[in-house]
Amino acid sequence: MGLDMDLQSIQEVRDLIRDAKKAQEVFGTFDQQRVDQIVKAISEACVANAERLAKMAVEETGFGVWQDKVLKNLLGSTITYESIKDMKTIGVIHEDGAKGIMEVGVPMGVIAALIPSTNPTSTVMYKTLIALKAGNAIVISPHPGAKNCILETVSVIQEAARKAGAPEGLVGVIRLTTMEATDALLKDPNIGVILATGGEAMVHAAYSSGNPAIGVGPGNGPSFIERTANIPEAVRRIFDSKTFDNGTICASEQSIVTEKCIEAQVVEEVRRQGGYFMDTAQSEKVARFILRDNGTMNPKIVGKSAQAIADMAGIQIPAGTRVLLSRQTEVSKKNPYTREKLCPLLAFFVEEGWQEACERSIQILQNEGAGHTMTIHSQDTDVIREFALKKPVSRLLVNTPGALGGVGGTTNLAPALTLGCGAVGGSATSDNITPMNLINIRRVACGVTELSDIRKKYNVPVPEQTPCCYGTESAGQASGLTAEDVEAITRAVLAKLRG
Ligand SMILES: CC(=O)SCCNC(=O)CCNC(=O)[C@H](O)C(C)(C)COP(=O)(O)OP(=O)(O)OC[C@H]1O[C@@H](n2cnc3c(N)ncnc32)[C@H](O)[C@@H]1OP(=O)(O)O
Repeated sequence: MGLDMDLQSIQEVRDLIRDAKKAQEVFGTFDQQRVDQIVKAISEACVANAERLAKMAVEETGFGVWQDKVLKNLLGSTITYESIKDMKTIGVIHEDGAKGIMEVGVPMGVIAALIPSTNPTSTVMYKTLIALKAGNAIVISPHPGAKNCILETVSVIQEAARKAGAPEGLVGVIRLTTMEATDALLKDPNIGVILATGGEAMVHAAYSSGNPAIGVGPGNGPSFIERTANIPEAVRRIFDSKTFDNGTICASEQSIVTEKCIEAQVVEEVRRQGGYFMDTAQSEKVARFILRDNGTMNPKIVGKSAQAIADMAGIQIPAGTRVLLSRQTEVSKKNPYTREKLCPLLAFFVEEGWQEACERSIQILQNEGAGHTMTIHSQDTDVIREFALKKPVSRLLVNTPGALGGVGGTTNLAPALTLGCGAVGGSATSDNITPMNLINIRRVACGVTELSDIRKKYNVPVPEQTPCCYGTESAGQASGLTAEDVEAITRAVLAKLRG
């Protein structure tokens, strides 16, 4: 039975990829306007279903808060759409006559998209919009724990795409979710690129598949409250972030790091805004629920409220507690408080000054989450600059909530639910992923100088007896073309190529 199911699911994946490839070949002939109409129609359908799908996601996964998932769905649909709608992605996307360069957008083909259980519906919307905007087809692999809400989101998208004139098969989804099916998807030679968001093992599998992959590693961003910070605002933003969808966004803060000279004010403000400092015994009880035996994050705490986590661990906390905090002094893989915790749970570190806080932040990021995101609350531009120069992160967010800042909600970063972690985080890019990461660019480059000119410019001697069909090396120089002539010819060639 198991074997049958595996074989069936592998066959399903092969069929999906075959259909997606065929559909993409047709879609690849559409011009920018037709592609944009389809992308717009999908975004509108997602907006119309944002609340229903948000509720489905919470009900199925048990992660997060439906109202916040509505906002996430809007981020994955209309907010993403607004930021990509004017991008040129199809055909000639850029030309510079003076330099003799023209750029043509080339779709990558079929995108394989792994969807996490933490942001399931919103990530499907976002990945489909950016894949199609770049002229690609997409085949989606749902996390098994969020399969139904993902399938429902895909059917909303497929219906809108079909009505807007997209070829059948352009958006596919695996219905028989097995590891074998996902493995077959990742390794299929017809896949252009993999967009992997999810658990570490899945992202690792994507990178090991032999296909190009853009993956997101774990977050573990500290938040530094520096002595010049507006402390009430800093705490409010950290709590807004950590309680948003109960902390399921990987750019959310995982520790507070502050300075000794403002410790008392920070502690008072944390308490005033609904933070609860657990004592050592309570911290130990909660710690048992943070990681599983295999050392990875325990899904039982993911997206749960502070009260639910306290109940699970059997500790008493004041009514109305929003965030649980645990004072820590050591960073290590074995200390669960210094790892990623996708729930309203924070480690709390106090350091002598900003230099020590800087070192502590680096240590936390090297423990887990290198290349991802961290936040700083400060008015001191020198300290902010110093942090920007030294931290192993792809996003340093200033005076803003980490979760919403990282995904481009409260900052001007590109709206995205896949956040590149750079080389240090094992990612192919440090970008917030947009359609521009999902096209190749064919560069048409016209000759604007000659070998003889380059030799002359850099004073390189001409080898003896250089073979040249025009007789001598200097023939090119003797052509008598001015820079203006070269530009005019280049423009004419580019115009002809564009048709
Ligand atoms: C911008 C952003 O915020 S992106 C956020 C993305 N980050 C994350 O998702 C955080 C990382 N995720 C995790 O650590 C985990 O997924 C958790 C803790 C959230 C949930 O844990 P779990 O529900 O146990 O899911 P986990 O990812 O470990 O996978 C469970 C099983 O499903 C399998 N699975 C996961 N994805 C797929 C898939 N696409 N296809 C088939 N199987 C899959 C896993 O291999 C695993 O199998 P196993 O039990 O045989 O080992």
